[in-house]
Formats: sequence, structure tokens, C-alpha cells
Amino acid sequence: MQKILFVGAGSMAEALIHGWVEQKVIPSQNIYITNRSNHERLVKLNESYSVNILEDNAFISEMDLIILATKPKDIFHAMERIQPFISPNTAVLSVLAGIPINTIEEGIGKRPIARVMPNTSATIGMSASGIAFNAQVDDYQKVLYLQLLKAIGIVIEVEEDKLHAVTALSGSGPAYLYYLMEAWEAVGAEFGLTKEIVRELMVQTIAGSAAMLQSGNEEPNVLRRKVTSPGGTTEAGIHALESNRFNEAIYACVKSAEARSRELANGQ
Ligand SMILES: NC(=O)C1=CN([C@@H]2O[C@H](COP(=O)(O)OP(=O)(O)OC[C@H]3O[C@@H](n4cnc5c(N)ncnc54)[C@H](OP(=O)(O)O)[C@@H]3O)[C@@H](O)[C@H]2O)C=CC1
Ligand SMILES: O=C(O)[C@@H]1CCC=N1
Repeated sequence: MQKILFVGAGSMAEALIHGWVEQKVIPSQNIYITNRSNHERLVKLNESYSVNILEDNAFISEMDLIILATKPKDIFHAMERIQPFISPNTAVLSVLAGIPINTIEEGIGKRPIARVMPNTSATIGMSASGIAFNAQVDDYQKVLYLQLLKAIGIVIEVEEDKLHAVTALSGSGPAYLYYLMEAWEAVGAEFGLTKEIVRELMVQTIAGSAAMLQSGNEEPNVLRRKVTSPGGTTEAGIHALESNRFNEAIYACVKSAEARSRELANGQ
């Protein structure tokens, strides 16, 4: 990829830029960024990553790849802006939650489009991304898209409709875990442990549990049982989770996120 333009330079754009620049996948001088109005943000990203600020819409025609990274509600305005300038050869990668590929085709024409759902761990090369392609993406382009995503973590191709579920699980997933960590830190503080100690224990516990699952072939319920001594502390903790409807809360969480993604697809 020679020139890449981010249309929308917010949190997700920064995570991708950070990951790609750090992993040396795309030189920062090949990356361009634009926003609707927040120029200060563009200057900050320029200072942090030496990426270019798009100064003139006419330059859009020179882009090899455009990454759509506005909020879903802002995409229609963004597409109106780029449509007059975008070249027929320019490929597109969208990270927008919910927005279907055919909405993008309607806005900026049929061209190779990948719809991707990454997460913010792209910043450190640890994203878990889902991807779907339109029919215009040939095998060679598929490899290029996948290479880009693999550079910032793992990527799994799914049917486009399944991206709603991917969004609810791994796109939003980091926030659920950070929420859990916030609660963990708060309760740790009640026991008089310093924030630093709780943080260190918690991060290693989560990383260790994920690594156990990744490296072995045991199911989560088997690993859980190995921790849970009859009549012991874990059992007491799990009972409390059950009586506070932990499973129901998780189901409701993921189902609400999936449903919201489908609403976004319908412009709601
Ligand atoms: N954050 C996350 O964890 C993830 C986000 N996503 C998806 O990524 C997308 C961006 O999310 P996020 O980065 O969090 O959002 P942010 O609000 O942080 O960033 C959105 C950016 O889009 C810009 N923008 C708005 N309208 C236009 C326009 N017409 N033309 C150009 N730029 C415009 C905004 O600039 P200005 O301030 O000037 O309006 C802003 O910088 C969303 O669609 C989201 O669904 C996907 C996976 C994970
Ligand atoms: O909250 C959102 O809508 C976006 C999509 C996935 C993560 N953040």
C-alpha cells in the first residue's frame, strides 16, 4: 500500500496508526489523516506519529486505500465529502460498527471494500479482528488486507452478517474487561491493598488465564473446575456470581451490543 487515508482520526484510527507504524508495516509518511473539524486532534497525531494531515480534498484521488473510521452516524456526510474525489482504483477498509458494505457501495461506488471489526488492542499488535469482503476484492487484494490486519493482531474472516456478533464480542470486548478490572480494583482497595498491587495481580491473572486457554486444549469450564476446591474460596465466589446472575448479565451485555450493531446498520 502506498498512500493510506484515514477519514476520521479518533481512537480507533490512532490504535491502527500506532500498531502499523510501530510494527513497521506502513511508513508514517504514507499515512494521511482527516477529520470533520477537529484540527487540533490531527496536529496531535501528526506530532505523535509523523503522519500527514490531508490539506486538500483533491489529494484523495491519489490514495491507494481509504480507511473509514468515523462514528457510524457521521459516515454519510464523510462519504459525500470523499465521493467526488475518490479514484475508481482506490480500495476501502471500513472499521465502522454496524454499517453494511452495501451502504458504503451506495455512497462511494462499487470497488474493493473490506469491512473490518478490530479492537483497540491493535495499538500493541494484539487486536482480535473480524473481516468480511465484497465481491470486488480479488484473492491478491484479500492477502493484502489480511496482511494489514495480521500486523496488528489476529484476523478471522466471517460472513458479513456475523460481524454484528464479532463487534459485540471482540470489538466491544476490551471495554467489558476494563469494566471488570475497574470493579476488581475498587474491591481490592476496600481490603486495603494499594492500586498498584491489585493492578499487578489482576493483569497477570487475566494474562495467565488467557494464555492457559490459548496454549492448552482444555475448555474454560475444565480450567475453572481445577481452580475451584470443594468448600473453598472460589466456590464461594462463584456462588455469589451465580446468585447475582452473572450469566444473565453476560448474555444481556453481548446480546444488547449485537442488537445495537444491527440498529446502526439500519441508520438508527
Ligand atoms: N473505539 C473502538 O474501540 C472501536 C471503534 N470502532 C469503530 O471505529 C469508528 C470510530 O470510532 P472511534 O475512533 O472510537 O470514534 P472517535 O469519535 O474517537 O473518532 C471519530 C472521528 O471521526 C471524525 N469525523 C466525524 N465526521 C467526519 C467526517 N464527515 N469526515 C471526516 N472525519 C469525520 C471525528 O472528527 P471531528 O471530531 O472533527 O468530528 C473523529 O475524529 C466507529 O465507527 C466505531 O464503530 C471499531 C472497533 C473498535
Ligand atoms: O462502541 C462502539 O460502538 C465501538 C464498536 C466496537 C467498539 N467500539
